[in-house]
Amino acid sequence: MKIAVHGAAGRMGQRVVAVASADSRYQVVAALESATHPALGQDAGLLAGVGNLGVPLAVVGESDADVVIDFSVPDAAIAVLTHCLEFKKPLVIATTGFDVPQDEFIRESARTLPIVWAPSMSPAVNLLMKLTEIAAISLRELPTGVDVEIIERHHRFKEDAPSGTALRFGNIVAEAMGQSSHIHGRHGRPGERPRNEIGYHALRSGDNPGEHTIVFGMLGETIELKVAASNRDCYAQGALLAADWIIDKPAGLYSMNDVLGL
Ligand SMILES: NC(=O)C1=CN([C@@H]2O[C@H](COP(=O)(O)OP(=O)(O)OC[C@H]3O[C@@H](n4cnc5c(N)ncnc54)[C@H](OP(=O)(O)O)[C@@H]3O)[C@@H](O)[C@H]2O)C=CC1
Ligand SMILES: O=C(O)C1=N[C@H](C(=O)O)C[C@H](O)C1
Repeated sequence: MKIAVHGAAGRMGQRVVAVASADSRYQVVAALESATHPALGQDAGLLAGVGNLGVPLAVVGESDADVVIDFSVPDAAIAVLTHCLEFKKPLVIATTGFDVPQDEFIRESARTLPIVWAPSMSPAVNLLMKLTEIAAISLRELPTGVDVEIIERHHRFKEDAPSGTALRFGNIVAEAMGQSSHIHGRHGRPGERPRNEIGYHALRSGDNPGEHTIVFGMLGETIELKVAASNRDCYAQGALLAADWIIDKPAGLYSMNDVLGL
């Protein structure tokens, strides 16, 4: 399968190039970056540390890619989505941090384009999302109440907070428990914690590739569901699975649950 990697010189883009180049099922035929990127023209394989692939870093344009994988920034992801709409290229969107209009544009675009969109491509994270849903449903009627807090830890370079994955975990809990209040951090004297509240806490430290803990706090006991990446390849592998899955699907908005059969 021929893939184009958008954001190819980034932390994730380099891992997608590297992991794909080591798997005979995939061929990186395009490595896409902004027009101002200083490495434009350089070989994507050399940038990713896997040797010359004969694929120069380039701006978004027509290619013979079967599918595009995007790990970039929100504005750029929307730009490449527009390109995919024009050239009818299935798209895997991994970028996070979209605003509401961008979110709506992605959903609208999926009416005419097959899109896999997930804040985490990690199989383990998406399985934990299912386990979190089960826990939330099971605990929602607990008479003494359950306080859900989401703690995420990422590397110092991450630009958005909380993570898209943490927000998705929160939405899963909110929907399962009929809760609607989302609070990001606490300071001052917020007083006693309301029962109908989900808290988010974003740690930024070192080179952590991604860690999420969902805390179910009760009176007398606590459940913590945790998933932690030790490197970025879980996301790259998941994105390639998504690319392989989406290639023959009709227009629509798909998640990693569809890709993984969860
Ligand atoms: N869904 C998932 O499983 C995962 C999602 N992510 C998300 O992926 C995104 C990227 O993460 P990460 O790789 O760490 O970030 P990086 O900043 O390392 O990579 C982003 C890349 O996008 C490039 N870029 C910026 N503007 C444009 C543009 N206009 N056109 C094309 N490329 C552009 C950047 O170039 P430049 O350096 O010049 O700005 C950079 O190379 C983030 O939103 C992150 O949250 C990350 C890991 C897993
Ligand atoms: O920026 C990152 O690194 C990651 N971002 C994604 C998110 O915001 O959920 C996925 C993963 O946690 C790594």
